[in-house]
Amino acid sequence: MAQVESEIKESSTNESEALIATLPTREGWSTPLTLYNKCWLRSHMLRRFMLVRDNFKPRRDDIILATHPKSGTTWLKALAFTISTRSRCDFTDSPLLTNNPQRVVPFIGAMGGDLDFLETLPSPRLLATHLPPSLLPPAISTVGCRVVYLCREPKDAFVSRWHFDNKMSKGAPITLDDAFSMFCEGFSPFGPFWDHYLQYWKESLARPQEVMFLKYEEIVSDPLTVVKKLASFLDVPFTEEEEKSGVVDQVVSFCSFESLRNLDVNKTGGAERAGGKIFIQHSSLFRKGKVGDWVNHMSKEMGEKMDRLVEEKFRGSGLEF
Ligand SMILES: Nc1ncnc2c1ncn2[C@@H]1O[C@H](COP(=O)(O)OS(=O)(=O)O)[C@@H](OP(=O)(O)O)[C@H]1O
Repeated sequence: MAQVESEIKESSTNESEALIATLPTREGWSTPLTLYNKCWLRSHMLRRFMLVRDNFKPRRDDIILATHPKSGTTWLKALAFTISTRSRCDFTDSPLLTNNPQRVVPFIGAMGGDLDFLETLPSPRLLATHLPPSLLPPAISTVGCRVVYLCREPKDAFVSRWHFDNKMSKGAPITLDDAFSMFCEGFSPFGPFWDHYLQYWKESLARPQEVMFLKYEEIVSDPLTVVKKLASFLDVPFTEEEEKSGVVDQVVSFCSFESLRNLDVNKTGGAERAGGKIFIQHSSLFRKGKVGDWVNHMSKEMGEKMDRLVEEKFRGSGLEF
């Protein structure tokens, strides 16, 4: 890992190094965050993200799964991968049976998705990112890549974030109150969350053929409809024959929380750094998978405060939760 970091540093320009030195950095979550272009990013990932913006070469037929963290990235990766590879791999020999979805669909520039590696992948590539449009290369929209964006009701996304960061934290536990203040202030990984949601929302209104906007809750409430819409958007619509023979239902059940969580790879495996040390347990990506779990952690007052904030930030945009 140290070697990778030093290579990244070497390829980063003096100009970006000088800029990084001036950026505000703040502690509070499991790792420090740095404010870059109005977005709080994990400080140790910043150089990678700058390299993505400057060096990632999108291809016209790339499909990019963009998510606000803790909104169901793992789920969307599993669904999009299963839908788009169904003509060549069966449910019984799917790579998802032995790999976590996060590994099967690489993040652009992070966690196994180094830019050189992405160049070697055949088209059409299925890629992922947590970055907002403002931090992605503008070529993604000018060449016309399709983007599927997934976000989640903010109170549930917050509770999921708090649990995850507490698991990752090597220091003292992060209290719910502290995490709540930071999240509502806009200080959270890839936050402020409202800017992230709104940037993709506006893109989806401006370019609906290229940007599909989804909410976690709509997949939970009507997975069959969303999976069919997603397949059409990915240009691999289900045939009538497939629909009649229950393939859509099979995709939904294969990618469900229970089915993925119960696979050995997701019960015991983890994302490894060079040297084999696990830094994210796959099981931590499958906590509860419920809509409305916030009530089990946040007070009524906290819920009302977050709702007012969301109402205020999204007012007039047409986006609602
Ligand atoms: N298959 C499936 N179906 C439904 N829900 C699922 C699924 N897989 C993961 N999850 C839930 O998604 C939450 C994790 O979000 P992400 O995958 O976006 O995490 S990450 O940001 O990429 O680390 C996390 O939510 P919480 O349980 O509320 O914490 C996971 O449980």
